[in-house]
Amino acid sequence: MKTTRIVLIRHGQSQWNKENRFTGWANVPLTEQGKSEAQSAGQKLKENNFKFDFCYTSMLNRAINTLSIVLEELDLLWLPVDHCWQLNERHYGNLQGLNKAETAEKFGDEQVFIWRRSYDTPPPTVDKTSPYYPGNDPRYADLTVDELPVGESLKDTYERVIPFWNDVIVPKINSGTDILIAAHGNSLRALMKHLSDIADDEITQIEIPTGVPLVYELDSNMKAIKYYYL
Ligand SMILES: O=C(O)[C@H](O)COP(=O)(O)O
Repeated sequence: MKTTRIVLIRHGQSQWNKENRFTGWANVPLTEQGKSEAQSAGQKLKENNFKFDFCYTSMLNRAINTLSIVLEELDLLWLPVDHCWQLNERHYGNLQGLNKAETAEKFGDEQVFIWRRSYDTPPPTVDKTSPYYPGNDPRYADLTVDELPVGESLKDTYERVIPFWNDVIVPKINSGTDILIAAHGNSLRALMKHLSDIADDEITQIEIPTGVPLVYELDSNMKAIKYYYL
């Protein structure tokens, strides 16, 4: 049976990971630690002789910068890269910018766990006057009003990531291209759910570390045979 290998990587530590703030589509930078996580990820890929032809990332600086640091380590900065809003982090609605511990003190641990880890409960939404409404950001000018998120559950995120995977990334893989995807905790959790057929109530337990290459071996139906971290 033909097997395919792809590599996923969550961005390195961001400023708001460090400050324990809900981030979502907020465009925060990597910390120095995040940059060095990305460098080590690139070195590990190099030591293990990984080769890539094409990359996908999100529209958010922390994933774009992580990818570029990894590619620099691999001496592959010249590779083509698609920047796709579908790979963005889950939009955290009106929680964006808030401290996670303070939010738990205010609303209770259980409510915050539901917002963070339930499959289909969305966070409180933003309205069009919010600085976090993506319709106010020129990078999302091509999205329709229906596509612009105002606060997503993991299920909502899944419903934009997986059609993009099936329609764009799978054909690319099937054309014999070795791909690297740099994205986010929840867009990658959605992809893992699909690739490994993880049940709605089990995906709550999957936590993806920042800046560590996640290798997937896929069968000819593009489903996981196995996955492991480098
Ligand atoms: O957007 C965020 O805050 C993080 O990248 C992921 O957050 P979570 O672990 O709360 O889903």
